[in-house]
Amino acid sequence: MTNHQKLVLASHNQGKLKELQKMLGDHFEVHSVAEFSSIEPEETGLSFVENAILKARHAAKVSGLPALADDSGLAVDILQGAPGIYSARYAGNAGDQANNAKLLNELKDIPEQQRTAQFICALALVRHENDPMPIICEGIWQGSILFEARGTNGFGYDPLFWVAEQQCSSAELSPELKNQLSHRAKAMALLKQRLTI
Ligand SMILES: O=c1nc[nH]c2c1ncn2[C@H]1C[C@H](O)[C@@H](COP(=O)(O)OP(=O)(O)OP(=O)(O)O)O1
Ligand SMILES: [Mg+2]
Repeated sequence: MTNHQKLVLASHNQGKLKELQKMLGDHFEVHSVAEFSSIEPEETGLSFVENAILKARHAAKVSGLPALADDSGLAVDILQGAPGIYSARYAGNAGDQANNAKLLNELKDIPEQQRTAQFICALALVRHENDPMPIICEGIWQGSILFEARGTNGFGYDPLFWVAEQQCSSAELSPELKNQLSHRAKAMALLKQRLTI
């Protein structure tokens, strides 16, 4: 048993859930929204923040608990920020492999120096479904897009994301190191400051 406050994570992405759970486990009794509902709200927002808020509200509604959502994605400079908020749906709903293949194809003629990109994460915490003042924290992680996949850790676009400081892809980082460097880690550090935990 724990006396920790309950918090529901408003995500159906196992990779994200693992990372968020690791970052929050000491401070909250963490539940996944999947324990309460398998329905995923449509991500109709035009920004990461809007989508994070709508996912958080939905999770708070179905669980009756405070909810934290993460809306995140990859913004590639030469593609004017695409795939951006559409990162999960870049190749339709065909999954990470198809998304990565599409991205590599879009960038096939783009030289190394012009392949800069950012991972972006918006976290939204609502105390209840109709919370008029969600807590919002964002994080950005600079990198560039490789010419082929490297590494097997992580999820999503990790095998294509080159982390210059570490001279490896994000999928070659240990989970512990990714959790210190990533867009999600930066947003979470701000959230912890806000919550003074
Ligand atoms: O650290 C990351 N490492 C690799 N890829 C990542 C990362 N962070 C976000 N991404 C990619 C995955 C997905 O293509 C999109 C998130 O889309 P996003 O809608 O926020 O999440 P999702 O639909 O997978 O799960 P859910 O909405 O239930 O939280 O960006
Ligand atoms: Mg999503």
